[in-house]
Amino acid sequence: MNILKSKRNLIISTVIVLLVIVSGIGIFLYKENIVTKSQDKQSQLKSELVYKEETQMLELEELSKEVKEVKKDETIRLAKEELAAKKAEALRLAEEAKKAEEEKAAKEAEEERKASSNQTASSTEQTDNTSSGPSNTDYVLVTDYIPDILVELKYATTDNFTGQVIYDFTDAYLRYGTVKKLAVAQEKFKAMGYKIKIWDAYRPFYAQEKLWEVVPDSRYVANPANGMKAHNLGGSIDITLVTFDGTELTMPTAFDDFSAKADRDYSDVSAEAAANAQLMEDVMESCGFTGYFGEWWDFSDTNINSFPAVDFQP
Ligand SMILES: C[C@@H](N)C(=O)N[C@H](C)C(=O)O
Repeated sequence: MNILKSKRNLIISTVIVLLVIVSGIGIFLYKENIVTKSQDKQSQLKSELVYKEETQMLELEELSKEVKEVKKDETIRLAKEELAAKKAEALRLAEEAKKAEEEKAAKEAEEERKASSNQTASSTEQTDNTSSGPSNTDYVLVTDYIPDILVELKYATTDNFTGQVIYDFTDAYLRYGTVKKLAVAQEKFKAMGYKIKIWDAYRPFYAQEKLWEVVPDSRYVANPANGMKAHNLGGSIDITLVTFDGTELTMPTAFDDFSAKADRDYSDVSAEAAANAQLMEDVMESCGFTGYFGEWWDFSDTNINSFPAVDFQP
């Protein structure tokens, strides 16, 4: 009986020990699981944090790029504004200088005319007068003296900034003295493979008034209130250059493009246009013409202010 009892007790104690061991192992495994799970959670949080940081860094980089772009645009805009202001100022100064020069020359011409009217001999402006030839201040047909010059008078058509026919003749007339200078220029251009094309030459005063009615802006059209000037005196021309097959050279703008790009500061146009306009300016100036600052196509005889105002009818 005692043996049976102690056997049972042994079994019970063994079972209890086993139970304790099993539950110990269970508790250990349970704890391990919790630790692993929390470690996983921690590393997930960490990588989320790293990802967020990286995203924020990228966003920051993008933002600083955008800020740089905006700053660049602003600098360009300010530089452009400054350039435009400088151009406007240069144009205004050039106009003032031109006006002063015109007034001075007109005064001198008037005095010269008065003096010469008292003389029986011909004036210095008419040194070329012969019994058959014209004097320097006589109006002549340009093609009589420069037969290979091209003439396409824009104001004889509607293809001009007014959209109207401004005068009803299609031939170019200028003073004889001016034509002689133009003939020299034509020869120089021909040696380079080019010819002159005339868009406008002598312009009657009524035509000046019509142009002014459409664009009353003295930067682009001479104000008729100042009397007969430039084209009305038969000493100014609007021209471009063409190759021998008649193709127009690339120039800063189209004719009568009344914008800053048309002026003689060629820094804002293509290199080709700038080079062509500069070449035309250099040759014309070497032949006794002055280029009007506001328009690359406009040239005047340097003697223009000694030309008497005549209401010439072509
Ligand atoms: C209108 C244009 N072609 C022109 O000739 N402008 C000058 C300033 C002028 O009118 O004399």
